[in-house]
Amino acid sequence: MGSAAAFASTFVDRAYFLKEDSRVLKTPKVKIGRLYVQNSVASSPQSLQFAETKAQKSQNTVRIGVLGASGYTGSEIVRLLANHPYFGITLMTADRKAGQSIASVFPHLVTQNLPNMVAVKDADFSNVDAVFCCLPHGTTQEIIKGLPRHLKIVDLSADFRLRDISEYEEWYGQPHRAPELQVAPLFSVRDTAQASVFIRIFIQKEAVYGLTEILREEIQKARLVANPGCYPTSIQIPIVPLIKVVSAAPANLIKFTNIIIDAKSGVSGAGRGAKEANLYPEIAEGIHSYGITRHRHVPEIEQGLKDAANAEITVSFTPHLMPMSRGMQSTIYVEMASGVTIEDLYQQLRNSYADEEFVYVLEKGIAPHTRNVRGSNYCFMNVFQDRIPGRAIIISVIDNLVKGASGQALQNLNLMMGFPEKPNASLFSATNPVIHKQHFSYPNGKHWSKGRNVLCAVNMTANQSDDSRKINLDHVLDRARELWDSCPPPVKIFPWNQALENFVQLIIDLILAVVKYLCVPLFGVTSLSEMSYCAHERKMLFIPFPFIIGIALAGALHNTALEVSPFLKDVEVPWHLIAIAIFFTLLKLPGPYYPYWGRVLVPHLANGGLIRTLWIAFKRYRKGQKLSLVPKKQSAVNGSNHLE
Ligand SMILES: NC(=O)C1=CN([C@@H]2O[C@H](COP(=O)(O)OP(=O)(O)OC[C@H]3O[C@@H](n4cnc5c(N)ncnc54)[C@H](OP(=O)(O)O)[C@@H]3O)[C@@H](O)[C@H]2O)C=CC1
Ligand SMILES: CC(=O)N[C@@H](CCC(=O)OP(=O)(O)O)C(=O)O
Repeated sequence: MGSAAAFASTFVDRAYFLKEDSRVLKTPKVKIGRLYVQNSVASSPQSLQFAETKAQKSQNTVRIGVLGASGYTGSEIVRLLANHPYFGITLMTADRKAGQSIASVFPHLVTQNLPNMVAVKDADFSNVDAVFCCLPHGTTQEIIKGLPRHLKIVDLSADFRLRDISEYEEWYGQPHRAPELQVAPLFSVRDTAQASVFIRIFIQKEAVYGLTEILREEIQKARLVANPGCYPTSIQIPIVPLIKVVSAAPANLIKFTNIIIDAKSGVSGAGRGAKEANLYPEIAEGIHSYGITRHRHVPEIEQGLKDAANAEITVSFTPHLMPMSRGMQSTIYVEMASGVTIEDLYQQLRNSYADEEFVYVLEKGIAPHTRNVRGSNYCFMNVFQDRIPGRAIIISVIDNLVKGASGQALQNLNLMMGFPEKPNASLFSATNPVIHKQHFSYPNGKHWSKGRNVLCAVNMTANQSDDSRKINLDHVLDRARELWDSCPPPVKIFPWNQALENFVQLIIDLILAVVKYLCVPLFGVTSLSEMSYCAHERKMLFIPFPFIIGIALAGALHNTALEVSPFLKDVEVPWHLIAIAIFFTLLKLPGPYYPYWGRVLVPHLANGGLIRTLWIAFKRYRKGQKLSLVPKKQSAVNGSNHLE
């Protein structure tokens, strides 16, 4: 949600993980197709915080429809768009929830000023430039087929991902009803002089597969983008650079056979619809595999890998359901090509994604955690040497609802509209994920979202390390910034700096008062005790000598200080006197522990010095008082003159 933005990204500006915005902002040429004025006026705390964003929005808004806004991916689109500088939502649809407000389904979105959701059949697309289609597969193809041609579409369902219609029928158990829109074919033409070259030919089939980092150029030109599935995203991003054909030469880093993928997903991957299998007792405190050998993401993954390698690739893929609401990890076991080392794989991944904002290859040896990408659009990955020689283990993590769905969809629509993938720092901040949301209430009954989860949520560990004892200051500061950004406005406008200054002043005044009223009696009592010792030792006559030396020494120190730094005469706090007093006090303190003659002489020398210092201070004080009275008297005189 809005508030997050500053977090993150800034604040989450940030953190160790964010790459520089400049690299992203420069991505494509900026070409604003149509610009419209958005009527809505947000009145939330977030809108105050992001006044600049909203102001920009009101001038340049592209009108967005979110089909299926009442679902998990739809509501994530709504959350992310809260911080978009150029996109404004004009239409939201739902099925069972049609007629309701988004806040009635997702209270964390209450601060967004949005239209109520309507049924798709009642939707008016004349007021829309682009849609995110967040509907179940099967339903989607019919609906997209009927949409006006002027719309740019990013479809989050699986309906337009597979190029081969018969494959769709086989894996999705139903015939495709809009084959004319299916993913455009990719023809491989063998060049006799060089190696293989790909030419993408767009005929009547028009959907473009939306794996942003891999197919950016095609996506920019597309009208309809088939957003990848969450598992295929987390799997293709790490594998493609290791197999892809670049400049007619295959990367050849891993073998195309024997690729084993063990993947795990949070339950939100299954959507918001009520299903018995997803009830809490079925999911909690255990994990289980599903879709073993038959998961419908298999053909999608193999299609993407085949396109990259220009060769058939088959994979063993087993997904698991985890007792967590969001997040996904894919652990991929591969065989390295002959002569290839783990370092080669690591460097290839690093180099391939060096300029990518949303893909991050972690430092060597650091295991990716789903909690560190929670609510964010990041894919974190790393590669490890297996114990078995020649094998490597690749681990990638994403948030299934963001990089695995809505975040990538937003990256794609930005490209399709000619905007940078990340047009401002606050977009894609890991804010306020839909699940586990928290709310604050104002006394007047108004609610507002507590705001964000953290980009690297709960990431108190140093640079992604597993060592929970190490605390990374950057992350602590980020957390503090996020906490501050999520505070309610009354907390923010409170003059904390002034309060702190007043507090410090109070403490100083207190210390001064204690020193002022206690030092003289303390000094008197200790001097008496020192004199009584001398009396007891019958050495009273020795007291004046060290005492007078102390007086002279303090005077000499005072004069020397003034000579060295004449400005000390006029300063408000006489630091040199304080230093001299501290010096004599330290001399006096160990009195009883000095050896015999030291005990007889030193405390009295210190007393002489302290007496002289106090006297100089007193004179300064009196002089200061006199000076401060002069202008008052003068002004009184002037005042009376004036009256006369
Ligand atoms: N969840 C995830 O992690 C991912 C999901 N996807 C894909 O994105 C799409 C949306 O997923 P998700 O948001 O999780 O699903 P949800 O079940 O959470 O939401 C589905 C949405 O579609 C609406 N809807 C359902 N049936 C119809 C219908 N017949 N006509 C019109 N609208 C309908 C629902 O409305 P209402 O609530 O009113 O019934 C709801 O708004 C799916 O195709 C899914 O496979 C892709 C990647 C990841
Ligand atoms: C946990 C869970 O059930 N996950 C879903 C995948 C979500 C997704 O990406 O679905 P689409 O391919 O339809 O877009 C599944 O395994 O079917």
